[in-house]
Amino acid sequence: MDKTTSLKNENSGQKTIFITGIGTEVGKTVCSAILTKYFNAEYWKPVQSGDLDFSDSMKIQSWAGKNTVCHAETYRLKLAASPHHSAKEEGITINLNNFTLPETSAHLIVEGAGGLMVPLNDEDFIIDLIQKLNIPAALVVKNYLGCINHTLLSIKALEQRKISLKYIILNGNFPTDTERIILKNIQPQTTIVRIPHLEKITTENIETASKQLAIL
Ligand SMILES: Nc1ncnc2c1ncn2[C@@H]1O[C@H](COP(=O)(O)OP(=O)(O)OP(=O)(O)O)[C@@H](O)[C@H]1O
Ligand SMILES: C[C@H](N)[C@H](N)CCCCCC(=O)O
Ligand SMILES: [Mg+2]
Repeated sequence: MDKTTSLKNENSGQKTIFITGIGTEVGKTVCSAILTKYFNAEYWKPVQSGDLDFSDSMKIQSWAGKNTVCHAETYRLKLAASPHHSAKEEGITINLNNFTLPETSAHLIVEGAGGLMVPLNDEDFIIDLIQKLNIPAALVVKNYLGCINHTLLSIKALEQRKISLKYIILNGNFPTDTERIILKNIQPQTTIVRIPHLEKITTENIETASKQLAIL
């Protein structure tokens, strides 16, 4: 049986989900926009490194709707690089204790930077931030040669930390055998979410994709 299920069939309580990925540029922001729209959620990017004039929060407001509540980033760093490096360039050290989940009764989509082992400083990684926030994760996977290895390592890392993998998000199209081997390695409680490749990232296409999620 296809393990894909409608997200709305899940419990209807408040959801807070950390969107991570198997690396940088895999579509975390595109998928976050679709999920933000789908859940009518608020959005938070704890660390923005680079692109401050078109940040991920700004993309979410442009794609999911300008009324989408985006909570202020804890760190806004100029250099488009790994956060530990971007912070060092500005003479600061990212401190895990400075991150607190925004208070809200709405659903909340939290987007990381890059993948799980992206360093925030010399000791802490994105995976430590997820553990500190104590929220379930969604893993965005994009197809490229090497994605199987990156995906299975990410799943193992989450399992090792006992972080719940709530969603595996297959972003775009996958060869059958790539998809099969990835899905063979997830736990039954992980819901599969398929996001189509969009011709163009526009508000309309994001909205259409969010509507299609309900009929998965
Ligand atoms: N489903 C999709 N359809 C079409 N283009 C996509 C899709 N997902 C991602 N892209 C494109 O891939 C690129 C990277 O996407 P995105 O910015 O969402 O990645 P990211 O994982 O959030 O990156 P970062 O680590 O910088 O936050 C963008 O140019 C985006 O438009
Ligand atoms: C700058 C970029 N867009 C991301 N926000 C940060 C990606 C860090 C990747 C670090 C790494 O895995 O080597
Ligand atoms: Mg992003």
